Amino acid sequence: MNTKPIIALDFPTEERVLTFLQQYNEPLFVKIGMELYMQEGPQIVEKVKALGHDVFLDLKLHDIPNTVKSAMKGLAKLGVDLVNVHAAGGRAMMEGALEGLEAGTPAGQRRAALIAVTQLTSTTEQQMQQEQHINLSLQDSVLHYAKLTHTAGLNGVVCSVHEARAIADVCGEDFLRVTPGIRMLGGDAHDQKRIATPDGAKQDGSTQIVVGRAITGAQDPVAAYHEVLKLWEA
Ligand SMILES: O=C(O)c1cc(=O)[nH]c(=O)n1[C@@H]1O[C@H](COP(=O)(O)O)[C@@H](O)[C@H]1O
Repeated sequence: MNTKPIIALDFPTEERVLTFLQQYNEPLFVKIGMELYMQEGPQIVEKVKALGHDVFLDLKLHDIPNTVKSAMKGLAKLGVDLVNVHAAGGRAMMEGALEGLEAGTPAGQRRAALIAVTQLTSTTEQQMQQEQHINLSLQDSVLHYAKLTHTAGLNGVVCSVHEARAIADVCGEDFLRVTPGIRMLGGDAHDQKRIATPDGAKQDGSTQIVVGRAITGAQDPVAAYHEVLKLWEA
């Protein structure tokens, strides 16, 4: 699995994406999420892949097992590198997602890695306890979802940097810990609550970082990417 920082292409149109990507003359690992996919559809994935970039298709599927299985079977044909579901959908749903992905991956093509979102990085412990009625610490809830994801046979989880080390200890070093909520020192947190810097993420056991606005909203996105890369690879 590519370990380059994953740039979140949270743009509303193909035009904005292509203008953004034109600034780079190197292969990137990018994330296509709901905002872009809902407006431009599957062809945006194919266009970005054709430019030579690795793609994390972040649609966070969460539905009954059969529906998620069928949706994953369709998504598998897009040839992306990483996809996700919500662990809260349960073990049977995650197993269905994996089955669909395996069934839909064309012969001779590598299956996308499949990961599950534990607790969103925009969630605080207080919110989780009050709104989801989960009577655990946030760390324990994330760890519980990580163990469930591991048991279902998936390749890893989306979590915050703060839970990455504990997950590796329980689920193994090979189990992916993909961590959004990355900010440069002193940067605006926006709607994120559980944040860390790229070098902090490295030290605390993330296997991949997802960076959106700290790069896409920078005056010089190419320089911002290289600054993130330098800290992450140091
Ligand atoms: O699955 C994700 O990628 C994801 C999970 C999560 O818990 N938190 C989270 O922020 N994300 C995504 O990561 C990106 C973070 O963007 P920035 O906050 O701009 O860096 C967004 O595209 C989110 O949709």
